[in-house]
Amino acid sequence: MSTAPVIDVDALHVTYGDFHAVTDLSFQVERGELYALLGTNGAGKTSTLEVVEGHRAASSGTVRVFGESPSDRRTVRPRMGIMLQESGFSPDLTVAESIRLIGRLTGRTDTVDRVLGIVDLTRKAETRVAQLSGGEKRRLDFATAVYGRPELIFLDEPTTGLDIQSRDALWDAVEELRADGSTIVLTTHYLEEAQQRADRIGLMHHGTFRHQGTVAELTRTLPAAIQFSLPAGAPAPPVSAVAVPDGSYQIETFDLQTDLKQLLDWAHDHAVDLHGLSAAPTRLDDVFRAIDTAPALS
Ligand SMILES: Nc1ncnc2c1ncn2[C@@H]1O[C@H](COP(=O)(O)OP(=O)(O)OP(=O)(O)O)[C@@H](O)[C@H]1O
Repeated sequence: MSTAPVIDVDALHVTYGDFHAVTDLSFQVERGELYALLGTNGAGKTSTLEVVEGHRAASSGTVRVFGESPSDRRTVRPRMGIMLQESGFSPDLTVAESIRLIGRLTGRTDTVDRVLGIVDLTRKAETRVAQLSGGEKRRLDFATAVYGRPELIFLDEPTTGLDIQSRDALWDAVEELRADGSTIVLTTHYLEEAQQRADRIGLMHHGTFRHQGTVAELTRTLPAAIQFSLPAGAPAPPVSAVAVPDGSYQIETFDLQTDLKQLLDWAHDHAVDLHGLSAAPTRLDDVFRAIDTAPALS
């Protein structure tokens, strides 16, 4: 089996007139990976994905999908499932007709019943798209990613507007596609989903990557936090603790386990009750909030 990356982006630039939306972006997505392309609003994610999906030409740089140019739609398109934010199904078609249409447009084969079952719209098969709820429409959008078990699947904000049951069902279906060997590219503003699901994350800001790697690699760039309050009359806390305006204390640490143990030992030795003690690992949100201070990756 080939070990070539499914997606290979090298020195991609996307410009709109004088405006540089994407600047010298390079990344690869390996077969079977779930890669999350995340970033601030206007970071250039959509512009990047439009090129990778074959909807837009690169201003410069090289993009290969399955080793081919994504503009070679006859070769590449049948192997890709793309769930856009708005699939634009005709409101007059029924759900079953819309799903059949996906087969005709992509050239993949599948059965409408199987896809209806996965997206949980079997009971709505004969309902017109115009009459679907927002969440049901989103599940129909997901059918475009599922139909014919594509090798490469793009999920653009897949769970927006979905209730928790539908979200879980969508992620279960994604896990099944991954078990079949599909490669997934995810964009989302729900960072906890990316944190939970992604093998690797590319974090964009102003057209460049500021971080790329596993969740552990990204969160390792920032300290974790220990917080607690002290009862009146308690001795001064360990030196590394900083008083914050609400009267509690905070310890920022790159070695949570050691510093937490030190704090608990100190509290035990001084017979001090630590009130409201919490120890929070660094989250993707923290990395995001600090994005302005992260230099562009070369
Ligand atoms: N057709 C266009 N003409 C001019 N500027 C554009 C065009 N499309 C996008 N842009 C600009 O390029 C930048 C990147 O946009 P893009 O849609 O790629 O960002 P994004 O990361 O997907 O953002 P969001 O998270 O807000 O959807 C933005 O500043 C946007 O205003």
